[in-house]
Amino acid sequence: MTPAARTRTAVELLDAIILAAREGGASADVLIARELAARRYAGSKDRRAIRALVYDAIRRCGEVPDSGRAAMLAVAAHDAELAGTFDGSTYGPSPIGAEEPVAAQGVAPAWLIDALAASGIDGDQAAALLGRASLDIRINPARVPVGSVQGMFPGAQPIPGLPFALRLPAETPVEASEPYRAGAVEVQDAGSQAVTLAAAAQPGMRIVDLCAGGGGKTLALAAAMDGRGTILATDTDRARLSRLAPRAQRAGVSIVETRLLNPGQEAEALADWADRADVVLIDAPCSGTGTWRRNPEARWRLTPARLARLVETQARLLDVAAGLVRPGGALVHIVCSLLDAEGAGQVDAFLARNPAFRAEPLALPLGAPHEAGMRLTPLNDATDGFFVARLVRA
Ligand SMILES: C[S@@+](CC[C@H](N)C(=O)[O-])C[C@H]1O[C@@H](n2cnc3c(N)ncnc32)[C@H](O)[C@@H]1O
Repeated sequence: MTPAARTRTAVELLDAIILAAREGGASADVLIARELAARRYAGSKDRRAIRALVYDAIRRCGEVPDSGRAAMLAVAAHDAELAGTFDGSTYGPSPIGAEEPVAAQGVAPAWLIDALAASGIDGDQAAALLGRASLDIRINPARVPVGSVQGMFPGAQPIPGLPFALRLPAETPVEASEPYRAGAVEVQDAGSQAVTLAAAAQPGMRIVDLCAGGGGKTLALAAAMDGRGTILATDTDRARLSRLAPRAQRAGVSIVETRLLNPGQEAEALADWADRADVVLIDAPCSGTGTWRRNPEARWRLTPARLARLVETQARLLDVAAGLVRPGGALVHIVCSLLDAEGAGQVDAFLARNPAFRAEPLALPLGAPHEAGMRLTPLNDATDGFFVARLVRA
């Protein structure tokens, strides 16, 4: 494809992504993969270049742009070579008009900038939310001697404080590697690994992973439990939860039981675990403001109403979880968001409703104290953004 044809394809993809963001359609990743698969004339170099153009444009525009072309023009405004591809050639975009609208640049929609600033995330901290994410893996000590893995991935670097984590060069094909197939490694952000340590999982414990999804944190808990104890992994999403069993099998984990929940009926479905868990981990559904490095278009999808619904669900899940924790046990609240409404504020409200719980100070290898818990940010920790708190029942 010519550079001009790549630009035009990127503009078309952006139109589809903008529409999906407005109407709650598929994610940018899914749309890009689907569209490029349909364009058989696009080779692997073309695909990489188009993908990079699309993500550059998404990152650059804080508010939802009016059109894919306006978004791409925002990139072209700083890139003469790209501007030159608007050349009116057969497969290229038409030339840039003198009065053409160009999408405004920014970190996020104005209401979200305000909400982040009110949570102490502004300036460089806010800009870093749109940086490049790293590729991290977690080593599974049940499958491989920990020290042997670094040599299996060229360029792998240890991450201080996280003995099971390695940071790999971007584009390392982890999922095609032999250690991955053998269950010796999982792809998992170092921040995600660090916040899971707040559970302080130990062999023999009984743990509920209430929002287990595909089991990223479940498997990290299981590794810390060294194959002894029980983890009940629950979720309301059948497709996500169904990915857990094969992953657990690959990792050689046999202490995990899964249970599909109905939204709104979680407490009833978990009545047999009332007052019995040593730890309940809530990796809550959230706005994902800490993961914009990976899903920058997520900030175009979030609305105040959707955020309010998420905050409501998180509060309900915290109350459900409280009923499962044994006296002396702990509840761990995690969100991959930097908005206090979902993190520190959510925990404060829970503690006010549940005087039997108190926040326990955390000392994690990454992050800094924030209100009743700790916070990790892309700028300070080079990880996704997280808030985590550990709440202990009297
Ligand atoms: C942040 S993701 C979990 C990621 C997962 N723990 C991991 O480490 O890979 C949040 C999960 O909460 C689930 N969820 C949403 N509402 C829920 C509910 N009412 N009860 C339990 N899980 C819920 C979602 O389906 C999603 O899988």
